[in-house]
Amino acid sequence: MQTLPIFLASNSPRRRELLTQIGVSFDVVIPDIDETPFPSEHAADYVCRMAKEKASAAWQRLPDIEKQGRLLLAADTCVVLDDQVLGKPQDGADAAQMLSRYSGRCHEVMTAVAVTDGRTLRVDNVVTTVQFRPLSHAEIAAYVETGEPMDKAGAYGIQGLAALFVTHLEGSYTGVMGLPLYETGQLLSQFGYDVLPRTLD
Ligand SMILES: Cc1cn([C@H]2C[C@H](O)[C@@H](COP(=O)(O)OP(=O)(O)OP(=O)(O)O)O2)c(=O)[nH]c1=O
Repeated sequence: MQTLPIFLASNSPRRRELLTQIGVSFDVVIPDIDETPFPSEHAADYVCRMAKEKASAAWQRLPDIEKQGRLLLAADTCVVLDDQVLGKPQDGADAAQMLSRYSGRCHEVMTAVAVTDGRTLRVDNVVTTVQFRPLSHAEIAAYVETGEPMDKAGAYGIQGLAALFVTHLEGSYTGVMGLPLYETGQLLSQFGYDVLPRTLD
């Protein structure tokens, strides 16, 4: 029996590519939520709340007839540095400022994934530590000039040119890209959606 496509509540091309990588078919539904953090909200609470709100808002937009037997997945990514949440840069200067703060040190990338079937909503937050080598002003300026940082949380793309900056990573590479695939597979499985068939040995 063919499993129905899931709904992906995301505008992110990376999340679409990553879901495609594991062979999960999906229909896109775009949620509209307020992404402002609460005053002094902890980063982990923030990304989990964002993923859950994206999932709930997108689920509410769907007509009842289309929800039958379907799952919906949403995610949210942020960078955490010195207890501060860094989202997408506002402009090139903001991107350069964020990148200069990563130079020669570690930061964390958090991606929360939420899955719902309309009755239950489960969320998993995947935290990855990323070490950058020291970056010169000229390199940062040249990287910002490429435009790569602009639509990405934390102002870089590990799957792009920023691969040249990362000396070490502990956690989930796909989580840094915006959708941790191992944990996504586990969450889907908890709802009875097995990406690969599981038979008893
Ligand atoms: C750190 C990092 C982030 N990113 C991207 C992934 C996400 O698209 C984005 C995180 O921002 P989000 O606000 O989590 O997601 P989004 O606005 O792009 O998409 P949507 O809310 O519709 O799902 O940053 C990378 O592509 N590579 C990286 O190395």
